[in-house]
Amino acid sequence: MQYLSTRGQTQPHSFSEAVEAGLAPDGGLFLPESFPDIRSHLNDWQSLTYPQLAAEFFQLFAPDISSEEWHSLTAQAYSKFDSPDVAPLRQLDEKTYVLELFHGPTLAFKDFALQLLGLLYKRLATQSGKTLAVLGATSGDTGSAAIHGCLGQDGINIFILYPNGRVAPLQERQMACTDASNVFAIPIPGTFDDAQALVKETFGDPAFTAAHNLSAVNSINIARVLAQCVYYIWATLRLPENLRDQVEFVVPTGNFGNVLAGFLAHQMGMPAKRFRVATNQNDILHRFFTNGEYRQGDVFPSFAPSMDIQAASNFERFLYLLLNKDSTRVRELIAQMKSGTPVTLPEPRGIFRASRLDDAGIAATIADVWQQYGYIADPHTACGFTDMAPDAISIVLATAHPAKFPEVVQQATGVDPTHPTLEALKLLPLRTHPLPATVDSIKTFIAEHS
Ligand SMILES: N[C@@H](CCOP(=O)(O)O)C(=O)O
Repeated sequence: MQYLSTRGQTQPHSFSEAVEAGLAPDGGLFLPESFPDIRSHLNDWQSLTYPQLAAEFFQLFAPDISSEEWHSLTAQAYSKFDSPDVAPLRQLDEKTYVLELFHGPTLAFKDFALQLLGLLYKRLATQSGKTLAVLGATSGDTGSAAIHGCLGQDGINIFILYPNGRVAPLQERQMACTDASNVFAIPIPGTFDDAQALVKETFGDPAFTAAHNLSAVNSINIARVLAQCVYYIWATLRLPENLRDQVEFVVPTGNFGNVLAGFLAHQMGMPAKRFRVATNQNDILHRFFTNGEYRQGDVFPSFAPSMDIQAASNFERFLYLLLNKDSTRVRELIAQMKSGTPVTLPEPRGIFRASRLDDAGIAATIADVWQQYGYIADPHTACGFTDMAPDAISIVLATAHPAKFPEVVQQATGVDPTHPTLEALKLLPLRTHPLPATVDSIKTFIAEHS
């Protein structure tokens, strides 16, 4: 299995090479050259535990790592989750389910990929004897999950950029209160999109990337997206066979990585009826899947800060597949988007639809879900509980624990959501490394701390 760049100007990479690089040298994103058909595996996979399923799945994509090693990696990666199911599927009523993805160490769905990616980085550092500089941008959840995947690991330094004042206070504490000497939480002025652009620009310097063994930890990294495919398959296998093709997966989305993972699983043969892209008021993806126009605007802070994004990285992978792997056309369209010119595509919808909630809608929906089901949704998950499909079974992905966003949840439900790991954080000192939003200052900082 080889991995190709969406921009078509990078040599094919093996799985381990693609993971190490993160972003392809031509600025594109890696995708497997073809997708395996998983339909013949589904029966056998039904009785597996979550870590076993993840190991079997990854073997299809990374034969350069042995089956035994995959089982050991996934057993370790999911050992810190506080639910025996790892990703419990809860039924709220006849047609509505919640897939809880917040039982990992940082209480967000990002742990599914980043606990595993941290171990893959450790393996890489051990085998190569190199020290890796892991670089990422976050609007809140990726940063803490990435940091907790790499915390205290020899051979890894991790640098996370985030928009100053625009992540939730507890998200910032998760990043900046670890006291680990290999962790650098870096607030910058601007938005998440600015932080993500700085990350990509840093990777644009091949000499620097090579000198510091830089790897991208965002869902730019193909290992992230593949790890997220697994929980869609897991959820599907929890349902009776006759219902599986009736499912609309409802996915709160900012950077398009989560819903893309579901789409890829479907491309591999996982049954599903549809995917709903659930956005907050930063609704570029909602507009795209409604009228076909991809037009970037300003980012406005919302109650769901992890989704405060207007330049969704993984959209490039989707474009590549939508355009039948025409990487020349992908390069043209990405350049057009970067220049601020809107892009219009015919019939983008296919198996997708979209919904949108502004802050008032998020607060009202948290209150409704609480009243209707006695269930507390965090503000990101709440974006999914609108516009429910009359013709489908909905599986809403619960992407974060409500205790990460106590103010809005408390106001909407009257319940103060807490979690012991977050309570402990409130007492610790913050250690951040503020930098100007320039690529030179980021590079200098990495060079000094690698
Ligand atoms: N929502 C994210 C933004 C980065 O997304 P990623 O999946 O590409 O890492 C966050 O919480 O940081």
